[in-house]
Amino acid sequence: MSKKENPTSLIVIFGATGDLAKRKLYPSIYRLYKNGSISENFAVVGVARRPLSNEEFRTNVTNSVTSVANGDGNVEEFSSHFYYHPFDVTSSDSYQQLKELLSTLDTSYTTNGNRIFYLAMAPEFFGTIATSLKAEGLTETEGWKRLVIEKPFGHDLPSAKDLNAEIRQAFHESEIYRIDHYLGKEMVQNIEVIRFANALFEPLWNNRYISNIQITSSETLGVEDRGRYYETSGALRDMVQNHMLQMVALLAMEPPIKLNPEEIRSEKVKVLRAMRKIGPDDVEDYFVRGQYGAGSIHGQSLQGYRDENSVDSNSNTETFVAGKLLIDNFRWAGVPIYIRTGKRMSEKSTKVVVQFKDIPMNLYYNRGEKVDPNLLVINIQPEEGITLHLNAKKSGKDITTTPIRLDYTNNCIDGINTPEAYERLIYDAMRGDMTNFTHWDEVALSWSFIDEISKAWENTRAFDFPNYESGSMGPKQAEELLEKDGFHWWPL
Ligand SMILES: NC(=O)C1=CN([C@@H]2O[C@H](COP(=O)(O)OP(=O)(O)OC[C@H]3O[C@@H](n4cnc5c(N)ncnc54)[C@H](OP(=O)(O)O)[C@@H]3O)[C@@H](O)[C@H]2O)C=CC1
Ligand SMILES: O=C1O[C@H](COP(=O)(O)O)[C@@H](O)[C@H](O)[C@H]1O
Repeated sequence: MSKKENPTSLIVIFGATGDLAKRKLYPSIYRLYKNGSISENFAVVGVARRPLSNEEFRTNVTNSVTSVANGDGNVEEFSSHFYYHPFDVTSSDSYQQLKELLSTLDTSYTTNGNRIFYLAMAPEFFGTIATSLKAEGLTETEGWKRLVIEKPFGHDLPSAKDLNAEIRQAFHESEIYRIDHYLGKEMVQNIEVIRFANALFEPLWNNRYISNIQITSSETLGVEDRGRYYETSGALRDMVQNHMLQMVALLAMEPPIKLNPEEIRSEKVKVLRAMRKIGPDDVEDYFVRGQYGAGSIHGQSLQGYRDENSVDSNSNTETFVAGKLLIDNFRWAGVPIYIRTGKRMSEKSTKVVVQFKDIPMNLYYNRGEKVDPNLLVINIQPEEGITLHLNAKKSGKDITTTPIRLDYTNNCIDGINTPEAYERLIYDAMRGDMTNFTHWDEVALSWSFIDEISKAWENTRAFDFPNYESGSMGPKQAEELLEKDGFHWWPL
């Protein structure tokens, strides 16, 4: 695709001086610019309160993209597309000035009136901004308009419904791009291809051949400087409601009749509807919560969660969740999907392990040898690729078995860095491809599943917190969750 055919638009970033904008958005837009994925006809308008001139803002943008630019000379040229408009989004006065700026830039960059409003700010502002954009006429444009909205989308189902109703006053569902950055990850997008483009896996992808699926997303980072937000969220809302359930939906959905956003979503929604609700009395049997205490990772001593900034010294907030999900449909009846995510664990890693059932009759077991089950491991990060665990003959005269691994690693083979999740998602938003954004129906179903668990946890104190050491793989109850079903977590 040449630059001319590539999308052209104004991008208005609310929260332009914030962490997300600096660390993710500017470098991603730069990479799109550098590799020619967006047209030269684009401009970015940054909005935040602190007073900055256009020049100061451009210097900040230049600084944030310097490391990805790798010495390229076109950074200044890139930054010259950036404009800054300081105002407090809660005061309606400045929206008119922003409107004038946008129409001037529309003309000078011939962006055809196309506008992306990217809300990279705390969620309490999402509704206000959307409402003001409409009330002040910024959504009236000759081109298309799209609202890109960061997480979290609500705190529970009622608050998500209120937020949705508010933004839907200003934007149609087909204009709302709810970001789940896991959907922008290379190997998360690869789940569909692995499943639906391989005759080897497609026929086996069901309860006749799969015994269980394990999804782990572990982090070595702690809560860092996000204690205030995290205290109201915890790992269940922060990671499970969105990223983990999205991965479950992609792994478990039926093949869509076409690869378009509507058909894919409709299949994901069916999975979320078929997920067995965990009532308050069952939470303990199906879910485990944890909170990190002091410990060490890679030789560095670390404090416990309760000693972190802005965290209550007696906090009941979970920094780890493990759970067993059941999908009540023909394909998955009887196959547990185990999920596990947490902060301050021993490794940064996101992986899916699909464990196949044992072969019907084990010839080698009869000879006293144990044969490992076949595993398909989807390595989402930090390495990207797949590993297939098989059994083969050990070389030599005797017929004995040995486990072997077939490895495909994306980075090595392609010799490239796969695009950052945000780079893909911004590109998709510019092209109007909603496939990798979450539809309201998915958000609502995820919250209704999560709400039961969070209510149960809010109503009962976890007297054993902190219950895992920093640098471990979580509390022992997470091991027991699988052991009682005769399984164990496969090592990462
Ligand atoms: N940071 C990250 O890695 C991730 C963030 N997110 C989400 O992205 C969003 C932004 O997060 P993050 O960048 O970390 O937040 P920050 O606190 O770093 O940034 C907030 C931004 O909002 C601006 N701001 C605050 N109040 C106002 C106001 N009243 N009017 C105008 N501007 C205002 C701030 O600028 P100023 O002070 O100058 O007004 C700043 O630019 C959140 O929804 C978060 O959940 C999601 C995933 C990862
Ligand atoms: O959304 C979030 O994700 C990050 C983990 O993202 P990853 O891409 O590094 O796996 C997590 O640290 C953060 O708490 C959460 O809000």
